[in-house]
Amino acid sequence: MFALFLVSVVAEERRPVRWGILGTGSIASDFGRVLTSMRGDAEVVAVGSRSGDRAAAFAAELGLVGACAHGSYEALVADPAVDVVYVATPSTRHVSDSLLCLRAGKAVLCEKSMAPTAAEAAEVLALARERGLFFLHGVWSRFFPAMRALRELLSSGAIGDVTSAHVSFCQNDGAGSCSALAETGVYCAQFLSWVFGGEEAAVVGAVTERDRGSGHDTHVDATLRCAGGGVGSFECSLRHASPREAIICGSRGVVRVPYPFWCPTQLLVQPMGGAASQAFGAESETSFPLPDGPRGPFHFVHSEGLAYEAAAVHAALRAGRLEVAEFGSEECLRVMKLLDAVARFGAR
Ligand SMILES: NC(=O)C1=CN([C@@H]2O[C@H](COP(=O)(O)OP(=O)(O)OC[C@H]3O[C@@H](n4cnc5c(N)ncnc54)[C@H](OP(=O)(O)O)[C@@H]3O)[C@@H](O)[C@H]2O)C=CC1
Ligand SMILES: O=C1OC[C@@H](O)[C@H](O)[C@H]1O
Repeated sequence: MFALFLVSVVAEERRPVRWGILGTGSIASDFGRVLTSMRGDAEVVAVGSRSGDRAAAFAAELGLVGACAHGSYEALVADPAVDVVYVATPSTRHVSDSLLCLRAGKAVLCEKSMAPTAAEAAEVLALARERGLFFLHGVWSRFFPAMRALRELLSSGAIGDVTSAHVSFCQNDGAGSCSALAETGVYCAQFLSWVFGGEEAAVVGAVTERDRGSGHDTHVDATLRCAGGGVGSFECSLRHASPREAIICGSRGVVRVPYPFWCPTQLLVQPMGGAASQAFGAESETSFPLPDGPRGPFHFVHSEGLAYEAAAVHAALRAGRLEVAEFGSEECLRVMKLLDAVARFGAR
């Protein structure tokens, strides 16, 4: 019902989509700066913080003229001017904050990871569907032109049959919660899902290290059996650093997605002779520049690319769609279930 109303006002009036930002931390600032660069398409009309002063300071810092600064999340979601809420709190709060928005009738873009378990993710997705509201788990990787080009490259057979893919994302920048799977593992799992066509994968091996006090996973290595018999593997860690790149092997070539693979601007393709050959061709590079509108300072690498995700949300809202093709709710749930399965396997 609300979705239909929203599509009529956003599409028919051809007005900017009106955003509310919930939480005033680092990624909220990056996303807010990106939205302010999308004049005509987006407007940040409200900010919600647990403190009125912080909401006001955030709005001032980003130059959000006329935006309403709310001193509670409840007040933000009750603001009738807001079409869609960007949930930018720590991951441990995403379920309750998303439910708060949806119960108030707001469309939601929720930062990753949307939930600690697949069951909780399913609860959020079910409420969105029941209320006819747009919901997107903010896996922004999916909207980068390099990711689309990667899909096309793999389906064109340019590297032959895809046989394996490996992704590594070990870092600890203090963002979010204290689970490696939730913070960076989710990027690895969604990447492998993208490479292998969004199909279900099975966990065939996983090693998990946990923090003795909290019990949170701090390092995970996982091996997956993916669609078509392909092997996917990933490591994610809050304990050490890794090159944070991805490599995809086919029967006739290799694609490397260098750092930062989760928001990529580069694909490197190298032909190779196959398992029985030591012949390698020259590596070719294709670059995909970031959008040049958004201006920092940004806290995170390639945050300019959040504009791709925002544009996808705008397009969906204008068309009255409740989800996006790039990361629909079914695949989102498959990825969340895979992370659960990795956690279970690692606990054996
Ligand atoms: N897509 C991407 O590129 C990135 C995504 N992320 C994700 O975004 C989310 C937020 O990360 P980040 O911006 O780095 O986090 P920050 O700690 O910088 O900000 C989180 C904000 O949430 C609010 N908040 C509510 N409850 C708490 C609490 N108990 N402790 C701390 N803050 C709280 C605060 O706003 P207030 O006080 O105003 O209520 C705070 O400023 C995480 O889930 C993370 O995984 C992070 C970085 C990059
Ligand atoms: O969640 C994240 O996504 C983007 C990264 O740059 C950032 O370090 C990480 O916390």
